[in-house]
Amino acid sequence: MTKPPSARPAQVLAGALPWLMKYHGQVVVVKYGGNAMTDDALKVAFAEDIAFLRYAGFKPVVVHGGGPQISRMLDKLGIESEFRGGLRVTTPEAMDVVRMVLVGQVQRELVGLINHHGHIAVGLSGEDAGLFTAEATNTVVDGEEVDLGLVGEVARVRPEAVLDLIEAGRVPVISSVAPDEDGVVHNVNADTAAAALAVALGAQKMLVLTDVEGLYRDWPDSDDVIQEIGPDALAELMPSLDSGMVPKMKACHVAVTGGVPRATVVDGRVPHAVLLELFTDEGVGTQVLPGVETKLRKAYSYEETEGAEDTEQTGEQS
Ligand SMILES: Nc1ncnc2c1ncn2[C@@H]1O[C@H](COP(=O)(O)OP(=O)(O)O)[C@@H](O)[C@H]1O
Ligand SMILES: CC(=O)N[C@@H](CCC(=O)OP(=O)(O)O)C(=O)O
Repeated sequence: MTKPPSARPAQVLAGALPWLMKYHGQVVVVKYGGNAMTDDALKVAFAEDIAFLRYAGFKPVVVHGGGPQISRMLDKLGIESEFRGGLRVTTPEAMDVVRMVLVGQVQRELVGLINHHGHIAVGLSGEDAGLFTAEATNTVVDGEEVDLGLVGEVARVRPEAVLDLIEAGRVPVISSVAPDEDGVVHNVNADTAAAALAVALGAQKMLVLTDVEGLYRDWPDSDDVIQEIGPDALAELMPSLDSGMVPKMKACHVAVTGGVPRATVVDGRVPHAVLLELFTDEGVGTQVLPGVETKLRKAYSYEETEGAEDTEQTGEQS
């Protein structure tokens, strides 16, 4: 006698129905941070997730980072670089490398990986069809203004090229370099670019993949992760934040106050983090959304959860 087929795959698919209904036809902006790209298997799983979303009827748009990859190339070339307030001080020499690594390496690799699933991905940068116009920006660290060189904020988004691709059923994969009004190319933080684009596209959700579980309350001194936070509470917390979390949480704030219903920072070290976040309510990451009290949880212990059985879903929508 052979065993009857397991109902489990069908149960998993059926459990995804509320989220399929919620996001079908909606734009979801996924920011893939360079720190979550360290492992080849993770990148392959990320590409599968994005293709899955597209075939499930979502309209995924990828904005990618590549901070560690840029740093490695600058090191190799003997060009010094430092971060201030979470942003790279960018000389003209460093800018050439930023552009080469983001557009020429990281974007190309992601496009290739997604296109294993049906030639759906198209790479763009802020320079294409006027997508982003940058405006030079500085930052304030310990009360002092720091000159960041060729670093830009997004002053204007022309989303038409991205909308054309989405309408044609393609998945735009976007690098965050952008010219200013005079055509001088600037280095825009990828979180910043993702938020500007999510607002301009009227996205239903912005997902930010990084290499931590989310926003820790007292980084790095406690294992309290903020599970949910409203934009006002986040704005209060902002001055206490450190390094890469500064642009990331600022981006979530910009997205949510700009009309994106939810912005979520998730742990990109978890395989299939995108599907896990969008199709379950496992409570991964930090969700920024209006009208909620700040909610904390303890960080996960990956040693304990490794190999653990699937957990039940409770049906609350993400
Ligand atoms: N409060 C905080 N909670 C979590 N991470 C923090 C916090 N403050 C600073 N960090 C740092 O921010 C990093 C994530 O930002 P970043 O390095 O720019 O990642 P990415 O490449 O994914 O954009 C974390 O790895 C951590 O070192
Ligand atoms: C101005 C600035 O800091 N730009 C970033 C752009 C890449 C990026 O944002 O990459 P992650 O998402 O991996 O951090 C940089 O030069 O590293």
